[in-house]
Amino acid sequence: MQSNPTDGQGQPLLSVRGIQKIYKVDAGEIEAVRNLTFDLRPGELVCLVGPSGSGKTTLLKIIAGLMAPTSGEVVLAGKKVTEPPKDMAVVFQEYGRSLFPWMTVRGNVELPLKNAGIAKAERNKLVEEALEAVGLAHVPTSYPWQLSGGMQQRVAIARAVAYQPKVLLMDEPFAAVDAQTRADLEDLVRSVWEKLGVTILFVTHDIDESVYLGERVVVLSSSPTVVQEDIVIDLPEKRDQLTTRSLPRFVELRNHVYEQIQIAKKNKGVANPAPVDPRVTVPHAAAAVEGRPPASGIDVS
Ligand SMILES: Nc1ncnc2c1ncn2[C@@H]1O[C@H](COP(=O)(O)OP(=O)(O)OP(=O)(O)O)[C@@H](O)[C@H]1O
Repeated sequence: MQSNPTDGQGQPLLSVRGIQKIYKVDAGEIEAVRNLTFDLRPGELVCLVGPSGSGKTTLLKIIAGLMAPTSGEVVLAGKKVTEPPKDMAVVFQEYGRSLFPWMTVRGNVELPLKNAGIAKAERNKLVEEALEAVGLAHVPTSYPWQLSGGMQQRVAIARAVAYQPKVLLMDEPFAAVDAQTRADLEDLVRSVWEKLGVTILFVTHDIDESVYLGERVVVLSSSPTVVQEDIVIDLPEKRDQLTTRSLPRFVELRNHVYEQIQIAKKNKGVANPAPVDPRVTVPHAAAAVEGRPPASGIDVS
């Protein structure tokens, strides 16, 4: 069971502090992200949702050290991020482009470990554990193009976790797979997170997915982006596609996130949206929602 370890001092593992990003374009400047501040404690699984164009990809690139912010900073384990940190791995939406088709499943998962100079025996152990964790221990010699989309995304997840990152960033990783596969992969992320205790920042368009997966959901405003709300997801830790999604509390939280996204869309273009309370707890209102059937995923875009 996930223990949500802390580093003993209650310090965040990942700090996003006052991030602003202004893109310079021919016509002038675009302020994509205005002021983003939030933390991830060690072992947390936090989902990030926001309207289309709210700067989620921009933010992830900055957190991953692939792009510099205009102002503000990202701090990982006490160290300012100025380049892609060794302790971070990213899983992108486009698994097809992130795997090497000429390498076997095992070869793909092993590559970053080889590049990091990890000895062969240790590499073998890490690759086997990662393939086991994602349910692919039976296909190590297959090539990515011989596998379904969902299996390919499992390979990408195995590659990321084999590397044993402190933080795993996931950028809409399941947007390109069918609904059934998506549900399976959501459960896979929860189970890998529980087993390995990795800290995860998961970006998604899907409100239900964010509530199902996260311990917190950070809702972004429209661009120029600020954190609109940082919501504590007080659902039972053991989650299950049928039971959890049928809980009145799940419906309540999902409706709350949905309302926040609607507010974000309405405020589009407002120069200074109202600042947010850190870590909001949504009050229970079970009577109002009891008996409602679970709804299918709502996409915020
Ligand atoms: N390289 C760039 N140059 C100029 N403007 C950019 C650039 N990249 C992004 N933008 C602008 O910054 C804003 C945020 O874009 P970004 O792609 O980060 O948002 P997003 O939330 O990931 O979008 P989506 O949900 O549609 O994937 C948008 O207005 C976009 O047009």
